[in-house]
This record gives sequence, structure tokens and C-alpha cells, in this order.
Amino acid sequence: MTRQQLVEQIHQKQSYLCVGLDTDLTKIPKHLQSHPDAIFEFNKAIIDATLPHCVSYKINTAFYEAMGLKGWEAMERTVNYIPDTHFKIADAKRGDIGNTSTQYARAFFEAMNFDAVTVAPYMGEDSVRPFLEYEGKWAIVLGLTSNKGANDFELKQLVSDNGEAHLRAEFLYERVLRSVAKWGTPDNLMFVVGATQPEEFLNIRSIIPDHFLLVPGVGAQGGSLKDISEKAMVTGPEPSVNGSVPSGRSDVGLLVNASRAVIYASGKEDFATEAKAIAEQYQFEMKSYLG
Ligand SMILES: O=c1ccn([C@@H]2O[C@H](COP(=O)(O)O)[C@@H](O)[C@H]2O)c(=O)[nH]1
Repeated sequence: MTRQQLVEQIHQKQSYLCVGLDTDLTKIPKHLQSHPDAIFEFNKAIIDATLPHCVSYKINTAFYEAMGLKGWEAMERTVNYIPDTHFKIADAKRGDIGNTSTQYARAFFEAMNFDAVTVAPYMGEDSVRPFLEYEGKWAIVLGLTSNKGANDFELKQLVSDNGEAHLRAEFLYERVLRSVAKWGTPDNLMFVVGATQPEEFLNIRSIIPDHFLLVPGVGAQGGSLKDISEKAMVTGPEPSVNGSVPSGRSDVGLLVNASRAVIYASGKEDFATEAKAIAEQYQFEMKSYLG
């Protein structure tokens, strides 16, 4: 899916919600657990219910890989079930030496029909580049993650490099954003930014004004949809003033993910109806930020 197509979908749906399919057999409703194809049946019901309220689905591959071949099959069936109107993300956090990354890219973009893969940037340019070589496909590189461990490396300050003048020593995550942004374009590269890091949103937008951000961390992790929307939405040609977003059409530049808050909204037979209700609430709030 191209950036233009994604932006169109966001404006059409008045939503930048990404529903996370972190499907865990032990957490799905009891009446489905004994079904021979439980994971796919659950996902199918969630997708059918939430389609009008979101523009994207994120499959965290860990939940499927943990189940072996059966899980891998459920993932493949799920991604094939999601219509092409919706942006399909493999949250796999891959990245390895170049020739290995090439195989990861083939797995998600050729063997399976994902639009994007999350990529860990730690191994550098050759580990990311293979994901950028497909027309209409995206690498979503970890920038500033939502977890506590972001403090261990991402929010550590680097000793200043000669030649690069910054007001203070850069955080490691800032260096990642500045460097990785040069390897691709806002048409094939996004960054993961946790909704739990609100004090960094304005700074992140000043470093990467145009790139889409995939924002996990609302819902179960407590991040604020309002904060990320007001501080990090791409406002198009009009500049934002004091971090507020002018109304009118823009590129938006945000995909906000909620997984557990949506898919486990109810643990009973009404799970799909309840998931729909939560997705609709997010969409309703997003409409207000889109103006
Ligand atoms: O920084 C990150 C990067 C990825 N994730 C993933 O997003 C979802 C969040 O799930 P919730 O249930 O909405 O908390 C999950 O797949 C994580 O692995 C993240 O949370 N933070």
C-alpha cells in the first residue's frame, strides 16, 4: 500500500486506528478454545467487527510463532483474510546481516502478503535496507519504544560526535531517527514511537516531520491518544503552532495501535461486539483530532 492510499483510507474512515491481533489461545473466550482453528476463528470475528473503525491490523508474530506450524498457518490465513483496504503489519522486529534480512523481507513481503514489517535497527543500514527494496512495502523501524527498557539504551545520551552540533548530547533514539531517515523516504519508512513517551513527541516530530509513526501503548499500557494526536500529527503544509494541530486535511502520519484493549474487551461470547464498541470509541475520538 502506498502512502497516498493509506492517507486516503484514514480520511475516508476518519480513523488512524491499528488493531493489534496479539491472539493468545489462553485469553480467547472459552467457547472458542476447543475449536480446531481457534486462532483464525477468533481473528476472523474481530476483523469482521472492527473493519469499519480501523485502517490497519498489526499481527504480532510472537503470538503465532509460539504455536509452531499451526500458529504460522493461522497467521497466514489471517493476513489473507484482511482486505487490501487495510494496512497489514507484521510486528516481527526483524533485522540481521544483509543476506539474512533479505530472507526476512521475502518471508513477509513475498511468501506472505504484509504491507510492512517492524525492524530493529541495532545492526545498522545493511540490516534494514532489504526491507526498503519493495515497491509499496514498508519498514517500520523501532525508534523510541513504549516499554520501561527504553531507558536502558534508547534514552541514553551519546557522547557528542565531532561536527554534529546539538544543544545537548543526543539520545540514542534520536541518532537512530536521524540516521535511519536517510536510508529510506517517508514513502517506505515509518518509525515505532511508544504512546507512553509523551514528553518526546514534539521533539520526535521536529526530527522526522513527515514520517508516519506507528504508536503502540494506548489502552493496556496507559498511553494517551490525545497527547500523541495533538503533538505528533502531520499537519500538511500549514505549520503547527505551539504543538496544536490546525484543522483541515493533512497527511496525519499516525497509526495508533491498540491490541489487548480491543481484542480482549470481553472474554465472553460477545467478544466481537465489545471489540467493535471499543474500536468505534477510538474512531470517535480520532475524528475529533482529525478536525
Ligand atoms: O514499543 C513497542 C513496540 C511494540 N509494541 C507492541 O505493540 C503491541 C501493544 O499491545 P497492547 O496490548 O495494546 O499493549 C504489542 O504487540 C507489543 O508487542 C509495544 O507495545 N511497544
